[in-house]
Amino acid sequence: MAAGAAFVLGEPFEGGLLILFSGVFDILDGGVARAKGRITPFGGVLDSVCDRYSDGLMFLGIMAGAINGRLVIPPIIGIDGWLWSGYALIGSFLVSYTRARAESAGCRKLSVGIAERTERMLILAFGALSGFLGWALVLIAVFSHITMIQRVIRAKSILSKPSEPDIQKP
Ligand SMILES: O=P(O)(O)OC[C@H](O)CO
Repeated sequence: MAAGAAFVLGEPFEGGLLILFSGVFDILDGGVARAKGRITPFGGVLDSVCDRYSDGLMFLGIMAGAINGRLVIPPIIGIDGWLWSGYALIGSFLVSYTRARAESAGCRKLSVGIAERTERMLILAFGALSGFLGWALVLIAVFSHITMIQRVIRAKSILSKPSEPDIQKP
């Protein structure tokens, strides 16, 4: 939320630092739960839901900052920065949705693809810190859609195999 607010206020450097800072907590929460023996399936669900809010608020913050004029993102291949942020948001959500949907359909753990959440956050953070936020959004927009396709292909190869009950059907 703080990173999103920094982008709305036109402070990409602070936004980048806050994304990295939040990443530390993202790593620590799982570690603390493991150390205390308090890993639960619900914890995983809550973690994923919070991640989606976090992703949404960051990209929305960039869109709002670009639209209110405080965040300067030059157009790239004729497409405005706020729109790239929208594509990146859609791509990021699709990556996570594909995994959640495939796992609920029977895939064990669909952690595949070139731009999982950690990669996306690192690209966004270092893009913001280095003054290349626009290019970071382009990379996330493109790579996240490639990742979604990679996950769909993996899901197809796993779920297309006949399951045990299907084989036994007359
Ligand atoms: O790589 P993603 O987008 O499936 O994200 C991973 C989840 O946030 C883990 O909770």
